[in-house]
Formats: sequence, C-alpha cells, structure tokens
Amino acid sequence: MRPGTGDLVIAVDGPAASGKGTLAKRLAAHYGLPCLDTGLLYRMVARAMLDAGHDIHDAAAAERIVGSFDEAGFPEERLRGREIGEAASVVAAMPAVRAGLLARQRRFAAQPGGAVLDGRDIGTVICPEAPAKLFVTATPEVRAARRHKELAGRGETAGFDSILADIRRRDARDSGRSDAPLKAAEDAVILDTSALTIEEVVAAAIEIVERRRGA
Ligand SMILES: Nc1ncnc2c1ncn2[C@@H]1O[C@H](COP(=O)(O)OP(=O)(O)O)[C@@H](O)[C@H]1O
Ligand SMILES: Nc1ccn([C@@H]2O[C@H](COP(=O)(O)OP(=O)(O)O)[C@@H](O)[C@H]2O)c(=O)n1
Repeated sequence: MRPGTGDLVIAVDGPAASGKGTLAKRLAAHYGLPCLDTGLLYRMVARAMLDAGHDIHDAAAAERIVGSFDEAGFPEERLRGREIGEAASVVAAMPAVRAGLLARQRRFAAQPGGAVLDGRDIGTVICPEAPAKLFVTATPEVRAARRHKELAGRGETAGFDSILADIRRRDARDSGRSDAPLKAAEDAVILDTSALTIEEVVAAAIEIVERRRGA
C-alpha cells in the first residue's frame, strides 16, 4: 500500500530524545494530519514481554507477542519509562518484531491526505517514497539533558550520567542492528537541533517540508 499522489507523508526519524516526537506532533497539527509515534509500538511489545515475565532477549516469545498484542491495552504512561526505552531497543533489533509491525505502520501512512510518522526507519523502510523526510538529531549530551528534564518532570529519578550512558548504548544498538538500522535516508534533510528551541526547530522543519512539497 502506497500513499496516493498529492498525499503529504512526512517522515521524521532520529535518535533517542532528539525531539522527533515533539516535532512530529507539531507538524501534524500544522498540516492537519494524523500522527503516529512508531516508537510506542516497540515499547508496547517490550511492555508485554516484561508483563508476561519473558526474558527480553527471547525472540520466539517476542514473535508470538507481536502477532497477538492489543494496542488498546497499553496506556502511554506505562510505556514512557526509562527501562522500557531500553527494552524496546532490544526487541526492535529482532527481524520478526519489525516484520510484525510493518503493515500497521504502512496502513497508517497510506491514509487519504497523508500522515506524519516518527521513528528510526520511517524514511528508509516504512515510507521510502515520502516526499518530505527529516532526520532530527542533537549531541548525546543535549539529548541526555532533555531526557533528564523530561523524566524528572514525571517523577522518575535518574542521574544525568546514567541517562547519557543509556542514550549512547541505545544509539549503538539502534545504529548497529542489521535490520532497518537507525540512519538518515539519502534524501532526508538533517536537522541538528542541539542549539535550537522547539519553535526554531518547527519553523525550520516547515520550511523544509514546503520546499519538498514544491519540488
Ligand atoms: N529543540 C528542543 N529544545 C529543548 N527541548 C526539546 C527540544 N525538542 C524537544 N525537547 C524536549 O526534549 C524531550 C524529548 O523530546 P521528544 O520529542 O520526546 O524526543 P524523541 O521523540 O526524539 O525521543 C521532551 O521533554 C521535549 O519537550
Ligand atoms: N521506527 C522505530 C521506532 C522505534 N524503534 C525502537 O524503539 C526504541 C524506542 O523508540 P522511541 O522512539 O519510543 O524512543 P525515544 O527516541 O523516544 O527515546 C528505539 O530505541 C528503537 O530501538 C525502532 O527501532 N524503529
């Protein structure tokens, strides 16, 4: 299934805590499009694995879960914690998990009018034909500071150094896996947000999307 001509599909990829979710939601609001945070799907699989008492590295159990889990059973507050991000990146390296989540992401992208999706492989694998692709990044230190502040706001106490270590480990796992590794699509525009406010990022992204739409 591919989006039809004229549909605006915006792919937003990037590493952990780069601000891709924030940007994707803002772009969706600006263009009046539905938005899918694809990281939540991997977080749901991880949550279901842990809830069922499976070892997170058990690929056979993950394959069974991805074939049967119900998205409605996972409120977002059970998915955003620090250890679920880590567990999600373990199951996300399993080809059967990625294959099991592919069709629902493509269906979402194929909605009439278009959609915004954010993740790691939207521009490379899920929507390779998207007219607008953004790869959002920032230094590991800036991303760790953002995540530290976000987690503290939700009452999760973790030191800056351990969050930075999490981010580096997750970057290495996500970039190093063989199936759909984290990387910018060749036709993506890279947006380094290290020194930009959210408003500046949104404005730069809209300019890029407009350029691509007109291209
Ligand atoms: N440009 C920015 N400057 C400062 N904080 C930001 C910026 N972009 C996002 N944030 C904040 O950083 C945190 C992580 O952003 P989020 O969009 O959830 O990242 P991701 O989806 O890439 O993990 C959030 O608390 C968000 O408000
Ligand atoms: N399209 C996607 C989205 C997430 N993921 C995986 O899911 C994990 C959690 O993704 P996320 O986007 O919710 O994490 P954050 O960037 O918000 O920390 C990532 O570390 C990836 O391993 C993926 O492999 N492909």
